Amino acid sequence: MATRAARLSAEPAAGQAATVRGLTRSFGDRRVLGGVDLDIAPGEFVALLGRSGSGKSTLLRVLAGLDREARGEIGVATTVAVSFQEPRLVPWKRVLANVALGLRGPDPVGRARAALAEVGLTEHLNAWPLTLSGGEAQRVSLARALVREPGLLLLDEPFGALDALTKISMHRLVVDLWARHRPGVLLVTHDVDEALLLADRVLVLDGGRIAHESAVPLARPRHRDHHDLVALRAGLLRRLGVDPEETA
Ligand SMILES: Nc1ncnc2c1ncn2[C@@H]1O[C@H](COP(=O)(O)OP(=O)(O)OP(=O)(O)O)[C@@H](O)[C@H]1O
Repeated sequence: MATRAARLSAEPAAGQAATVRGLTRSFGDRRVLGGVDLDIAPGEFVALLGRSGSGKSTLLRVLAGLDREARGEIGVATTVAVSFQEPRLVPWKRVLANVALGLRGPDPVGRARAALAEVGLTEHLNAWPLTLSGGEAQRVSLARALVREPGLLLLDEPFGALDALTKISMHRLVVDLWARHRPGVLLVTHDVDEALLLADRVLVLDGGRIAHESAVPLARPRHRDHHDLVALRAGLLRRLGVDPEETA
């Protein structure tokens, strides 16, 4: 296949939420992605693990259209939404205005209000972003992404900065929102348990490629001590170069 500049087409191959073929990305002499192939089916929840510096955020940024320097073939759903570890809210706009910002179509404010109700923030519509807790700000960020009804939702370590209890409630919320809206999801995370609790499929990025994938064919909500998850966790940790005994 001829290599050509990455192109974000309106329609991914064969009705997928995302299709990537032979994606490469270098920074100077350093090749970070060396031929990534990836499909995300409509409504599929995919998690992406990999050691620090393996290129996870780089891949996500390419899919988000934020990095146009990659090479290879890329197709993504017509509407792509992104949520990052830092919620990236506009500080001089109130919560409701942040979610309605740039929204096209009828009644943007009404839709923004409904999205904020879905993430449980009705009482904070008029709050300033800087007055929110980390978990609340992250929920605003999720509302802002989902109100666009994306075919592909990209999540880059969205819960990485949250405390353990907030993280658990965010996991529940994300599963609920995903079940209701059913976007295709790519979740970049360092957290093997998070990947196993949320995703249909867990990928490991290593050496610039998808080096491993595990399907997680379990109904949600999932419990981390489920024996199937224990076995999958050990396999993924080994793939990441970690001894599962040391993390038990
Ligand atoms: N704009 C850039 N210029 C130069 N190097 C970059 C740039 N962006 C990323 N890199 C390098 O590419 C490599 C992969 O970075 P990336 O952020 O994608 O990794 P990651 O797997 O998301 O890491 P982490 O898990 O630590 O967030 C790193 O070595 C990083 O320094």
